[in-house]
Amino acid sequence: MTSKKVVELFYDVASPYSWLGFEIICRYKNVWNIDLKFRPAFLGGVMKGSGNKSPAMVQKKFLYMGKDLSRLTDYFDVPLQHPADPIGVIFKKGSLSAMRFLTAVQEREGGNTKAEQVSRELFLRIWNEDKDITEPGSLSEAAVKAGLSESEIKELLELYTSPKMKDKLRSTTQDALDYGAFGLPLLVCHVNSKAEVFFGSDRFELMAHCIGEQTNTEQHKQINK
Ligand SMILES: N[C@@H](CCC(=O)N[C@@H](CS)C(=O)NCC(=O)O)C(=O)O
Repeated sequence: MTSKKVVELFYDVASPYSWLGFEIICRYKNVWNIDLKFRPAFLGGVMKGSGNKSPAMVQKKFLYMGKDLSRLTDYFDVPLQHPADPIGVIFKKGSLSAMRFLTAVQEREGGNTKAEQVSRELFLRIWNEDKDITEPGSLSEAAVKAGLSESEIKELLELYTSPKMKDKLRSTTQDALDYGAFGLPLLVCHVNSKAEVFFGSDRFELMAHCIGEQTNTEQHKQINK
């Protein structure tokens, strides 16, 4: 049996393309021979550290993104809807607390299952329900929906603002930057001791080719249903 190839997904719930990348790789993880590692990172830190700026700050890109995302939503069957005030949601409210919370979920669990569920609930809140993801009450609601117990949530609410979680998120974001990130999502495939880095949710064909797998969007989009 061939050993599983490690694939890291760096993502931030404030990034709609991260949601697409997240859902697509979650579908493929069920059919590809990969060991998927979630790496919750902070997009603001990636932008700052790489000297880039969000495409939402360039008017033409922002307009194009709106159309592009609507088409992708339909194609990939991910229920993305634009919040009423995207700029306020992305830049004013931001995702720092949510990403620290996810860091804590992953740290506490030492695995992926709960991180996947809580990430999905946070993506849904921001990109489908137009709900807050900054307040402790909002994080707690997402965790309840993800199936976490009352005692787990209580522990997480104590943990996520700790210096340890702040440092962990900072170091994950630095890992993304060290791989050359200038935006998210970032997928890193480890093949023959080499890291192959892909930016965006639109590089799955190339990624599959690189790790010796195949893509089939129509078939695989049914997998998580
Ligand atoms: N073409 C990529 C675009 C991804 C993208 O625009 N991501 C945003 C965050 S939502 C970003 O970090 N952009 C940086 C840049 O475009 O320079 C895709 O389809 O996923």
